[in-house]
Amino acid sequence: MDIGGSLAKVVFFEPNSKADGAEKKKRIVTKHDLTRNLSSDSDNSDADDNFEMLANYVLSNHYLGDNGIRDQRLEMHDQQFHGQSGTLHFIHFLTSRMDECFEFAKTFRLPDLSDVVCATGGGAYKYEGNCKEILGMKLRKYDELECLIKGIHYIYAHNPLSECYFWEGVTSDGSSPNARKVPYDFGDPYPYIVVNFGSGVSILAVQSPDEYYRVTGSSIGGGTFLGLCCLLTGCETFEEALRMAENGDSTKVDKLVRDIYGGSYDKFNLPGSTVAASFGHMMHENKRKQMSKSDLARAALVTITNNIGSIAMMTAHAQKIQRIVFVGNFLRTNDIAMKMLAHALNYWSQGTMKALFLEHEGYFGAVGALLKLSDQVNTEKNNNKQ
Ligand SMILES: Nc1ncnc2c1ncn2[C@@H]1O[C@H](COP(=O)(O)OP(=O)(O)OP(=O)(O)O)[C@@H](O)[C@H]1O
Ligand SMILES: CC(C)(CO)[C@@H](O)C(=O)NCCC(=O)O
Repeated sequence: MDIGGSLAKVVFFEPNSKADGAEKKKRIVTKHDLTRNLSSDSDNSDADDNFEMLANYVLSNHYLGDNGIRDQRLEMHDQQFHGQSGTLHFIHFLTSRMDECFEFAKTFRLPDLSDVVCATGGGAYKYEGNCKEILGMKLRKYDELECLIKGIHYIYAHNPLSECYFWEGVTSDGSSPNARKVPYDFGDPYPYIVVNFGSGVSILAVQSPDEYYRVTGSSIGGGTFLGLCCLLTGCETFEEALRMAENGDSTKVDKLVRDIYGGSYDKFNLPGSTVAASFGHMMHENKRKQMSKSDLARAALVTITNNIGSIAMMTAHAQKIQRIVFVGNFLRTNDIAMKMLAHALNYWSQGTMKALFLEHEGYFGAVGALLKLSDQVNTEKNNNKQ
């Protein structure tokens, strides 16, 4: 697991031996089946049967509970762990619902199957006590940025043809209906900058698989976008905020260079369409009357995306690194932000830089935690042999 400030991500490995068997007698398990089964004989049921039922529930549904999602499109087949071939599954849910997750695990008697849970992210520290108290399980903690880098390298190596991409044909405002995703060969990536666009933002320079450092960060990230949208528009979810932003016009909210110059500021290469002051129009009563909630959501998206794009570029210049990879769930289903980053990097670098993206955008930390666990199990096995 990777328990972040907004979202908890779970990656799990389903061995084929189980998958094949399950295929033959595959049973669709609904939430209703699950609740009924548990309420009938949870105390007497066998822990393995419980787990089987839980696994079938997870694998036969896309939406889990009322806020979990299994990202089926990201599933990776034919992966090898401990001499077994199988499938990697990717799930996320709101961190604010971690308490329900513990209750769920308790109800399903997960502690009967294992006495250790492995986690990364800030929540691995924050929830360590709950894990012990509620489940009686030990929480094994791994560093989030180490897991992030490990996860990126593993996923790229196992999905080299379609993991990494850039956007072609983008325009400055992020609408770009004709833009398309183009695969990028990230096989020889070093050095590169990775921008982890989560609730907050961490920016790392990666020199080799084991050599990386956190150069800087920003508290203005995905959490800021969602927080501001909730305040300004009354929306409740990320999906709602994005939908509003898609229908909004940020130029009703932001003051552009052309609003100040009447055109572009040529001497210093600032086109008229560049934002001069984010939310700058909102100082005027008449402009406040003309804008909508969707315009505010779009302006929040543009402000936060451009700010991180600019910090990422400055970091890349300072580190003398050309490649920048953007990951994190802020980019999830967020084509506008990706296209804006693509345009900004291309424009401000005079075409020398590309914004790169990875398909498994927010799951690398959780993948890294699984790999750390796997390494540890292998080491323990080897030590036992000696
Ligand atoms: N369903 C969702 N609910 C809430 N936020 C979402 C959702 N989908 C995408 N997001 C966006 O993704 C961000 C979280 O990204 P991510 O999961 O990479 O970070 P995190 O691990 O929660 O944060 P941090 O690393 O700072 O602790 C949110 O702040 C929000 O902008
Ligand atoms: C605190 C973390 C590392 C938690 O993932 C992340 O939210 C972050 O990098 N925030 C930005 C902190 C900063 O200002 O550097």
